[in-house]
Amino acid sequence: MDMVSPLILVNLKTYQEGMGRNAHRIAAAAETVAQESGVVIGIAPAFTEIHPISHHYAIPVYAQHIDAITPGAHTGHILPEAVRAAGARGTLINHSERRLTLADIDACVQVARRLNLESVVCTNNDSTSAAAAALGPDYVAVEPPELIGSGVSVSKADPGIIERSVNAVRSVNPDVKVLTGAGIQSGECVKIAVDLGTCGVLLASSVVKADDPEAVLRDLVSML
Ligand SMILES: O=C[C@H](O)COP(=O)(O)O
Repeated sequence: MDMVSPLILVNLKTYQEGMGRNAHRIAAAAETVAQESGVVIGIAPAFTEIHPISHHYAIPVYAQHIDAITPGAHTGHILPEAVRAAGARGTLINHSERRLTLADIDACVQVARRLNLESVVCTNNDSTSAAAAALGPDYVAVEPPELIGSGVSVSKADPGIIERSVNAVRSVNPDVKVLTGAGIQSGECVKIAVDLGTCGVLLASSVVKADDPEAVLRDLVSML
């Protein structure tokens, strides 16, 4: 593994199992496993949970999206300054379930940089990973959309997309770290991803929908 610490980033999406008390249960599990293992485990809860989660737990909290707006007359948007003030360490940008234009992604990366928010730009293949890397985010997270929420792991079903994305990102901007996601569910999936050159994984359903999220998280970090 590289010098960079691996990141396990758990996106709670808008799953019922990731709201309210459930979000706290997952955050507490993440904090316990992070402390035990020394692996950084982040959580991307619903916007309304960013403040309570970031103020109760030591784990890094991420927004699921930001809009590249400045304070002013906007309605129904996510103000990056507000996300930062609520305690977010970083933000997803262009998640497969919240796609943006290239110009919007660029603007979001720039505003995140200005506010000292870590930017995690999601992509769907190696070409878009290269394009995202050119914008200089902290992370590119490649996720084949057809495997998201499928229970079939990208690490096993499509390791080539991980390898190609790592190479594409390195060739464009070696400072950009790569994550991968879609169907990640075990320590073996994480190890394959890291062995292919990523700095960790972005995942959701295997933790959020688990009866015992702590046990799944413990397995996810077990081979790091
Ligand atoms: O943000 C997380 C990804 O979309 C992966 O979701 P998944 O782990 O449920 O496949």
